[in-house]
Amino acid sequence: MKIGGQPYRTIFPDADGASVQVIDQTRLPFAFELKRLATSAQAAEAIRTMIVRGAPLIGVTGAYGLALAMREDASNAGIDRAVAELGATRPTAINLRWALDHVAALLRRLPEDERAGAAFAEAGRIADEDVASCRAIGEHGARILSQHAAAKGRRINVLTHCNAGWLATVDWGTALAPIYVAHDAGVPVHVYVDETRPRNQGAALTAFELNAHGVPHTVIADNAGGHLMQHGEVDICFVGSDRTTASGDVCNKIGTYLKALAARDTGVPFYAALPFSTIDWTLMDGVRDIPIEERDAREVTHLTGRLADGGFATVEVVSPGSPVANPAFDVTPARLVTGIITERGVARADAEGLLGLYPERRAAA
Ligand SMILES: CSC[C@@H](O)[C@@H](O)C(=O)COP(=O)(O)O
Repeated sequence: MKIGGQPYRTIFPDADGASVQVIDQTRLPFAFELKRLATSAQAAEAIRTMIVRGAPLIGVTGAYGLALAMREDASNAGIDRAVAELGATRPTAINLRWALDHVAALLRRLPEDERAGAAFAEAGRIADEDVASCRAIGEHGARILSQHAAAKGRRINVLTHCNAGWLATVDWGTALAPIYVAHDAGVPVHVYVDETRPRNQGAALTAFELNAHGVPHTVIADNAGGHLMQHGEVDICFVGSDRTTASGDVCNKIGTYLKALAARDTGVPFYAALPFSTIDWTLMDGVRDIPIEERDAREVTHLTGRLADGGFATVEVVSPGSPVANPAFDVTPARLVTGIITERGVARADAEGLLGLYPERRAAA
């Protein structure tokens, strides 16, 4: 997508051929800065500290991290060490595990002196594939939006949670890709953006993206969605996912489940948009089996923002001494999901629906 008229991807190889550049998402929305990652330890740190975040982008960064590791130590022990270090950064998004396993399996079949080059090439291929998948998700999801807009004969209001836009992927995004495609095609779309406490990915990142692309939107406090749905202000919900089970349970940013409950109660369709690399075919019960990342209490107790003089400040907002919990994701059971939009089309949120889109998985199932 374009920033200041210039097209960017969230991650791309540096001109030196030995490192990668990423957009530093901890600096958004107030500063747009690139950061160079030259070692696998730096890639792991970028994922852990959320300089890069969003399930598909974490996966691609992991793949490049493994490529960087091959420049340091291309032995089998080097592969194992890098996979362990990168894989330990964030536990919920399956895309990271998928990308690391995929690249590591390819590397183990090659002589050591070919591994670094092959890993860089494969990370680049995965990045290109992610762009193509997200663009296809955009086309499939935009058809749903234009049908709703045509049926209503007016602007359509979409509610989204967290950031599942191009910043969470390599380009286009998942839940936001249909919005970009529909907006560019002239479908009148307006987006309600959940602020997404505690890290405010909605207020900071989704709003930044929609602003940059000129998509009409309104940022709302996380607790406002149910009220807006009750009053007919939301026509449809689109969210992304960090891991979706083979049975269609959708794990996404904390708070997604509450939006799905409100959507079901008010008859608002609720869609999850995700590429194939987000599906965990080994799991059938997301509530029981998906590991939920527990993050630092400081994300809840403190807020950082820009001051009137342009400086930045971090302030405490919780009564000192109160215990704090910070689960980063929740699981929306498949029964609350109207449909799952992938690069192959729109599936019912159940095992048969997903297998219909991915028939090659039937044998394993
Ligand atoms: C296309 S991204 C889907 C999800 O990764 C997104 O909705 C999300 O929950 C991101 O969480 P984050 O903790 O910011 O990495």
